Amino acid sequence: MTVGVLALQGSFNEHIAALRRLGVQGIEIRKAEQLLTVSSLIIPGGESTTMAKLAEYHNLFPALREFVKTGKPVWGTCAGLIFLADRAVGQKEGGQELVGGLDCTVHRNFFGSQIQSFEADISVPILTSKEGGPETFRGVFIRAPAVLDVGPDVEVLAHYPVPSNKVLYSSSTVQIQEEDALPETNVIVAVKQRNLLATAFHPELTADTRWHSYFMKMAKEMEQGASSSSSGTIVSVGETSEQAKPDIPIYQ
Ligand SMILES: NC(=O)CC[C@H](N)C(=O)O
Repeated sequence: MTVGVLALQGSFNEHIAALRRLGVQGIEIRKAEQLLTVSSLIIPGGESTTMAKLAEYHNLFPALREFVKTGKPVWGTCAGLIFLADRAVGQKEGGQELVGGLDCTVHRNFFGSQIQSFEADISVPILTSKEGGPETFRGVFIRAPAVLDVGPDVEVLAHYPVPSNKVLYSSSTVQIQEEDALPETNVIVAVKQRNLLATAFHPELTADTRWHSYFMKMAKEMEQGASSSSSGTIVSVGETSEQAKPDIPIYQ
């Protein structure tokens, strides 16, 4: 089983490094025909407008939509979540093309601008039940989007509690207001719908590989379900010296 990582812009190297730590080979995808060589795909974080422009320039949208439609596993992180959403608000003037497939509305910069980026431990019961480990996951939110609403087939995997007087979103803006009172609103930050997984944060920037492992299991289950005679195998890169060296800055 080889995993494609859309490599137009953003944190594709970090995803490939995280996969490598699991012994899985990640392949950089820049052209439509390369999608034919992989059985699952990660769309990384970055800047979704730029990424969309590059995808458009390389005529990748039809192939990406086809990939999603044929039921192959796709995981979008941050800008990748925006790519996968059926509906997005808070876009730049003129909007941007989306791959779609995930029945949800996403707010592109829900948590505010770049300087309002933050890290927080988020509760991840479903991830923990599948992958073990701590009850929480260190969410790295970089000018992060959030999911505003989901359709009936979408499973919510994680929330982030925000004081409800702090974030007021309309269809196009987020206003951060002076905080003085609770209660909290649970904002959706991780979802799954059949073959699609999406997180508003960046697991590839942490040392915790549970989301990558979760995605690999999801891909394996789907592959086994799709074809009982599947010959797909995880390509292990083994204990190479390349694997041994620390390859990215890790935020823990
Ligand atoms: N870290 C990220 O991927 C940020 C995504 C950003 N909000 C965008 O619109 O593209």
